[in-house]
Amino acid sequence: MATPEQKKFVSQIDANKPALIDRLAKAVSIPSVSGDASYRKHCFEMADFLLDELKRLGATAQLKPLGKQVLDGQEIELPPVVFADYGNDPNKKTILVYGHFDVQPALKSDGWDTEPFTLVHDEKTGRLYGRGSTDDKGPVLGWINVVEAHQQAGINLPVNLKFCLEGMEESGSVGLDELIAAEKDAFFRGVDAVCISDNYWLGTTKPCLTHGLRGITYFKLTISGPARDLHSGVFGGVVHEPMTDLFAVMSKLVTPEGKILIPGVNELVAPLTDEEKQRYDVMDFTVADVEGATGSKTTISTDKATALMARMRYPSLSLHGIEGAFGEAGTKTVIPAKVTGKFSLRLVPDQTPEAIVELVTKYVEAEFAKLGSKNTVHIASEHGGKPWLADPNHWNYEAAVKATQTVYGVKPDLTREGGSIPVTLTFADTLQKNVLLLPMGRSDDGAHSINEKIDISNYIEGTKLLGLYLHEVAAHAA
Ligand SMILES: C[C@H](N)C(=O)N[C@@H](Cc1c[nH]cn1)C(=O)O
Ligand SMILES: [Zn+2]
Ligand SMILES: [Zn+2]
Repeated sequence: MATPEQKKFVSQIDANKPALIDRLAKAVSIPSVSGDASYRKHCFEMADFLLDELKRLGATAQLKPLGKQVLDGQEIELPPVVFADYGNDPNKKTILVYGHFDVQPALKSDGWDTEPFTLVHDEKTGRLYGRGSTDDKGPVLGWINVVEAHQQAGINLPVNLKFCLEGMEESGSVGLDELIAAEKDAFFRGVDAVCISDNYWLGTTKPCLTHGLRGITYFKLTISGPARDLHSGVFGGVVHEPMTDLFAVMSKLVTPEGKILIPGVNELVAPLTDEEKQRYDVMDFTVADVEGATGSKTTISTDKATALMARMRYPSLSLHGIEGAFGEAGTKTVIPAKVTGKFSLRLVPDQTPEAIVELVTKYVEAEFAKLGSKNTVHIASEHGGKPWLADPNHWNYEAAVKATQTVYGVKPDLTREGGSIPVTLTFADTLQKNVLLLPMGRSDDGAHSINEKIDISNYIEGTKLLGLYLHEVAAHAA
């Protein structure tokens, strides 16, 4: 049951709808791709945009520099982290909100129907298309929308808020763990609980709260041979080809049914209990949800619990791409001299990035040795993050359950997410506080894919959810 103040806040969000969409359009128009050095200036631009928005609302906001990194062979400045405090009333609870303002790469030529960095409102479907709309600019702006609506409606925010917004989440959160450790007793002092809105509902209709994430290790496997690219008519059959070696090794990593072939990797997975299995059996989810989200009927298992467990509690290995290969249109008859295969593993309890890196490196080197090739192999592990599981029996989750019931009229599902937000575990371990994942978007939003979108209803109702969650946190404390 909403209080008069909560009702005022909700009405204000409804009244603000066009302005909130405009704000998202501005954010999406800044192509803050963290993984490409040539876009780095836009990550800075995006940090400034958020800093200005927060300062305009009266928050004490600052940019925290993170130093430099080497990317694409160049030494470049890391995007700063945006820190902001809104309120410091010792009688209120303090909620730390985290989000990220960087995005995955996107080009129209990848197959987008619209320009990825222009927010396009599809009036027929009520959807907003654009890179970052759901991951994670919509949710980040959701928190700002909440603060603004309280001011406009003349209501006090019932909690103190701390913002930690980073610009490197899609590229390994370089430097963030160190900053959190250094600021533990400074900026992060007084935090009572953490809330992150950066994942998705299990399907398209039912909201959820998330208490687990898979971890990740990302690998680059390089095979080098000839000193330069060669003519396949002249040198085909004469030299060991790097691409042939790469395909041979990469084909030994995972089967088409998703079984990871690297010895020791599956053995590190925590055993499934009957109690846990039952939770998947009763979860509100169908294989049709996966088919809707992927736009295909390519699900490996059509058993609901098996599909859910594949996303939530088992590791997976995905092949992402090959650098240096001939990838353009046409029929160029080249033998590439050096190719780099990219793949990653999603990790689950009790796997750690360190243990996985060791197993993968040993296996890849052994598989390459079996080829008897005179080329050379180099395997490098890029960024990594541990899996995370939180205790959902906490007031932080209870507040989110109540707020969800008010906004959506249903009790949310309790899920684990297949993606990774490595800083989640850092917050839990370093600050020793409960962390809640409170998603705004849906499973079919197309995060990381072409035609990423957020439904206006998710953006608007999701903003209400974030605001009412803060009210429930305060009600719990009273
Ligand atoms: C779940 C979150 N919104 C997300 O997309 N996280 C990324 C993090 C990542 C790691 N390497 C590159 N990006 C993900 O799970 O892929
Ligand atoms: Zn992402
Ligand atoms: Zn994200």
